[in-house]
Order: sequence, then structure tokens, then C-alpha cells
Amino acid sequence: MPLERVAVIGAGAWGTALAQAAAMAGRYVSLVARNEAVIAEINARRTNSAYLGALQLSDRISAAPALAEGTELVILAVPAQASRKALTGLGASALEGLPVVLSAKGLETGTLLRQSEILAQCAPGARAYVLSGPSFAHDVAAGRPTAVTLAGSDREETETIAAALAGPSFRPYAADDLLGVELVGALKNVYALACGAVEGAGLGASARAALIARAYAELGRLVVAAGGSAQTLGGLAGLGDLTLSCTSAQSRNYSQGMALGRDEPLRPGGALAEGVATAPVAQAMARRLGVDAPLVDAVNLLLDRDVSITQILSGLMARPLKRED
Ligand SMILES: NC(=O)C1=CN([C@@H]2O[C@H](COP(=O)(O)OP(=O)(O)OC[C@H]3O[C@@H](n4cnc5c(N)ncnc54)[C@H](OP(=O)(O)O)[C@@H]3O)[C@@H](O)[C@H]2O)C=CC1
Ligand SMILES: O=C(CO)COP(=O)(O)O
Repeated sequence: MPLERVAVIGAGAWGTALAQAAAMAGRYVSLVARNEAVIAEINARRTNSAYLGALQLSDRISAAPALAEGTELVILAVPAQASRKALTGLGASALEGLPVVLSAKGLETGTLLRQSEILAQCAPGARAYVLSGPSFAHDVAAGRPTAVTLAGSDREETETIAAALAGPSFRPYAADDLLGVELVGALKNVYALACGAVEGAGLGASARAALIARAYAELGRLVVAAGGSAQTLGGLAGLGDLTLSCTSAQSRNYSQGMALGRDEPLRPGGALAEGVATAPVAQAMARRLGVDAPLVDAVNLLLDRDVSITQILSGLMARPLKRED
């Protein structure tokens, strides 16, 4: 089987979970961490307690401070705003000719770039793939079943990578629409903030469901205008992840949204909510594309603390009535 030796960059919750998934799929995994204590704990005790509690990691995983010789597949699993720094640290020559699976769900602030565009700048000789879909790190690491999308422009290599990562409880479906998969994965976090705010403010499950449906329509307008496929929207990375992240307090974005809805402070330094950094980027993108994105606008107002979610929903309800499209 090709792709025996996988390196996962970033030993946080998602990197460790993806390392575990790859190990359960039969790969040998080097989990690259920047923190020496994390490396020592994984190698000595087979746990990463800061991120995954007492969960026992596969003995096919070893932790290391740098990319090992002989790596055949790289998975990048640091937060979206840290990807550029992590890739620069690895160096373009180390990634030359390698497939790199991008797993962060966010757009870069300032540049408005997607993860694959950052990879193209930092390591032009690497080949980009994107993994996205409904998958909480704790679920994946514990071997609870889910299915995700693995997108890439080389159909044969996409299928080979999907097969290399497929295990008894982790099922990657190959897809072509790399741009669309990247965008829906990043943007669903913005809508998850809004849905969490609706719950936090006690506005009810009906409002939340209506918001999810309108978010789905808005996401479709954005993805298609940006050049993605409408089919991606109904897939695992679109509908699948939107459903998960917009309904579960296990989502950091949703739970940060709940704090916004209660008018509580966000937790600085707390668990990462990618939607907070991505919301202004999404707004700039929508404006550049000329797409009407009232929910993205609303989340930005909410994050600026200009208005409450209740006021925002009242404003949306007062917009001129229109056909549902
Ligand atoms: N958690 C989840 O359920 C899922 C997360 N994702 C996505 O995965 C991405 C990462 O999230 P998650 O793992 O949860 O975040 P965590 O906060 O759990 O972990 C982030 C990890 O990235 C490391 N890191 C940060 N900056 C750098 C850097 N410059 N160089 C090297 N390592 C760095 C951190 O290292 P250190 O420990 O030293 O700070 C830490 O190990 C996000 O984009 C998220 O949307 C996708 C699906 C599921
Ligand atoms: O993307 C995720 C699940 O698919 C994780 O969502 P959060 O980053 O909101 O926790």
C-alpha cells in the first residue's frame, strides 16, 4: 500500500484525532508537535491529555519535533491563522513533491486566502488536498463513526489518499471541488456562531432551524459565486458540517456563539473558534463577489457587539419579503 508513512503537523485536538484515524487505517504516523512536553507525553504514555484527556493513542503514532525523512503524506492540522507560520517553518523544500492534506477550517485574515492558496505561496511544489466534514476531534479519536470529504484536483491521487485514511470508523469520500469544500468548511463556522447566539439568547429551536436553512441558501450563493460547485453544498463538508456545527454545543464556534447570545465575553485564549477570525474575511469576500450575505453581516455586527442577536433577527425579519431562493 502506498502512503505508509504519514506526518500530521500540529498535535492539538484535531491533529491528534487525525493521527489516530490514520493509525486506525493502518498507517504509521509521525505527529509533529512544537511543545516538548506534549511530545514526551505521547511517546511515553500514549496520551495527549491537554487536548484529548485520557484517550489512549495507537502505538502506530509517535510524536516528533520535525518532519521525518521518508514522509509520503503530510496532514496540516494547525489553526487556519497559524498555517502560514507552520508551513514556513517546515520549508518549501521539505514539502516539495508531497501531497499535503489541509484540515483547518478558516480563511486567512488580511489576505482573504484559503488554505490551499496559502500552501501554494509557501510550498509551490506541494500538492493540495482538503479534508472537511462533520467530525468532532473527540468523536474521531474515540473511533465513533463519521464520514468526511477529501477533495483534490488529481482524481486518482485523491482516491488513493482517501483510501489510505479510511478506517473502520472514518470514511473519507473523494471529491473534485477543492475550492468549494474549503469555502463551505470555513464559512460554516461563521453560521455556527449565529446559531449558537440564537440558542444563547433563548430564541428557540424553530429560529435556529430557520437560520440554518437561510445559512444554507447564503452559503450556496457565496460558494457558487466564488467558483465552487452547488453539489458541494449538499455534501458532507456542506450540509453535513453545517448541521453538526449549528446544533451542537460541542462545537467551539457554536458555544462561543452561545456566549455572544448571552452577552457574555468571548473567552480569550480559550478553545479556538475559527469563525471569529473568518467572519470579517467572509464579509469582505461577499462584498468583493457582490453577493448578498445578510447572515455574515449579522455575525460581524454581533462580534462587534453593536447589537444583540435579538435585534439582528428583528432586522432580518423586517427586510422586504422575498421569494425563497
Ligand atoms: N477540534 C475539532 O473537533 C476539529 C477542528 N478542525 C479544525 O482544525 C484546526 C485546528 O483545530 P484544533 O486542533 O481543534 O485546535 P487546538 O487548539 O486543539 O490545537 C491547535 C494546535 O496547533 C498548534 N499550533 C498552533 N500554532 C502553531 C504553529 N505556528 N506551529 C505549529 N503548531 C501550531 C498548537 O500547538 P500548542 O499546543 O503548542 O499551542 C496545537 O497543537 C482548526 O482550523 C479547526 O477548525 C476541524 C475539524 C474538527
Ligand atoms: O469543524 C468541526 C466539526 O466538524 C469542529 O467545529 P468547531 O471548531 O466549532 O469545534
